[in-house]
Amino acid sequence: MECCYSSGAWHPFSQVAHKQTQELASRPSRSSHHRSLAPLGQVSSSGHGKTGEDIWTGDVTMVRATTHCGSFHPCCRGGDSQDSGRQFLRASQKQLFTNYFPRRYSSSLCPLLEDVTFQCDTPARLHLKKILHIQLNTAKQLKNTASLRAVEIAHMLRMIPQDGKTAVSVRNYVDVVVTNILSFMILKKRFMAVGALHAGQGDELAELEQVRQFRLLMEGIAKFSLENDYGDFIPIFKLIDIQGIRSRMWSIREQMDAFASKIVFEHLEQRKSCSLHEKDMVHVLLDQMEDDTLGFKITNQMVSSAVWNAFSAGTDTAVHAVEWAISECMHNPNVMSKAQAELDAVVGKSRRVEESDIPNLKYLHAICKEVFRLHPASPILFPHWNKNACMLFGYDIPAGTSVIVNVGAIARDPGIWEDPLVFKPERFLEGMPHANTDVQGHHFELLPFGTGRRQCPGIGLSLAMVHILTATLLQGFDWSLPKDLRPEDLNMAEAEGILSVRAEPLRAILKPRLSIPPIVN
Ligand code: HEM
Repeated sequence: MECCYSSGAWHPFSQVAHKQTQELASRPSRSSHHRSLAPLGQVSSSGHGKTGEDIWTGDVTMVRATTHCGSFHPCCRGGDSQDSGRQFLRASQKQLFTNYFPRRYSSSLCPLLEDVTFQCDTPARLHLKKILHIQLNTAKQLKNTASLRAVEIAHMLRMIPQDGKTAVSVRNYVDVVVTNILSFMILKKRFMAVGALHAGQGDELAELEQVRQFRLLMEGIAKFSLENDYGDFIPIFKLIDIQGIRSRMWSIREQMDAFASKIVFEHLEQRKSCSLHEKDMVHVLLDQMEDDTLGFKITNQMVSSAVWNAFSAGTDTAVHAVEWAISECMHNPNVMSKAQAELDAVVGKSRRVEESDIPNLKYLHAICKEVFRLHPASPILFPHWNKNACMLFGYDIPAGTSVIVNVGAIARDPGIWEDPLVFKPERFLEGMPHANTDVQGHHFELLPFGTGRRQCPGIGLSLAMVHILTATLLQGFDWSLPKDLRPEDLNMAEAEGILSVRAEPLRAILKPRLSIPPIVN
């Protein structure tokens, strides 16, 4: 698939979405007729997947009945039958979310997700989310863990080849940093050993094995979530599981349970001997299980699911944001030069950038915002359900409707953003129309972390990681492409799937640009 925005594939979609939103807004109220709502048209010109109970505005989709047939159809799976490109990918994601997440993840695959992610309106689950926030996200916690991030980044700088010849897959190195930061905050242990990418020997092996298992599980989930289960549409196939999808689901779920339970078990053992300041997030959660004053019970299963959620939601998202940021800078050399000039002016070349410098790096902030705008980790948010009936654009929305918000479309809406498909960090600088727009959920035109009570609880930690990693990599190295490729030749296409991931991992050649010696030990 071509680059989603340089090819302009997104553009028509965005316009259609905008037009449909306006059309919807201008329609008369049909309060008592929500069951006979005429569909407003699909994003794809094929028209597959329509139901009479859909409202598809491009920005927000509401699905009352999950009876889509479209996900059977290749062109709705991101295929290339008529109009390949972003429209179909997004159409397929819509199908995926409407058909699969509500059914597969919440019912058959994943009580883990059900516990925390999909039913977080019960007091116990809201409490869990609060603990996740307190443990990972508060200003105090972020300050206390700045040195942890600095240590992990130093490990990365020591390991990363910077001989000016070797093509480096940046994603792998950033992955080690992010996974270790998270695992240390959650489990007080580094998940990936130093040298994991090269060595994998001796006592490093056990940790590597655990992380390998985790990756395999994540890959398994991603793969099977794109498959079509005939049983979702033809009841008889639900009984016989002809494709073996459900048996694979159960196997994945057992492995997820085993993965998380092992961690909980290890912590139950350690807890007997660990002091207050040694406690990690799992210890805190286990303590809460014994707290009778909460008014609700936190179960073993909920602790496991909190661990699984934090790992699965927190690792890839931040890694891909950094990879996109570096890729965009390489693709747009003027952005790279401006970012490095700012780093040189604010930090200089005789020391490495630190987290205390980040508030002074306005252009770096603008780059990261622009990355979150053009490449939000999850372009279509997880489905939300409205608890109470409400009215939107004059339509009655019954309680229990799945609401799917397309933050990807909103962030490329030409009615809101000038040149929406162009990577232009300047739009967020002082004096520009979006100077005050942030990514924290206050401005609905830019919602890469969602908003409201379901907003990402890892937002503070993510921003801290993405900012310092991007700044360190831009300040520390001159970047070039292998085989003398020109910046404009860099493939900026996205892979298919529910996350916004580069289709080809970025491979680049790094040459030190600071006047201090590289970290060797
Ligand atoms: C660049 C990094 C990240 C991005 C772009 C991101 C984005 C998101 C988004 C869009 C949602 C869904 C919000 C909604 O449906 O309204 C979400 C949910 C979530 N995120 Fe993140 N996230 C990131 C990193 C993290 C980290 C580091 C953690 C924690 C360790 C985390 C934990 C979670 C959890 C647990 C949820 C589910 C919350 C719920 O259902 O109530 N995320 N994230």
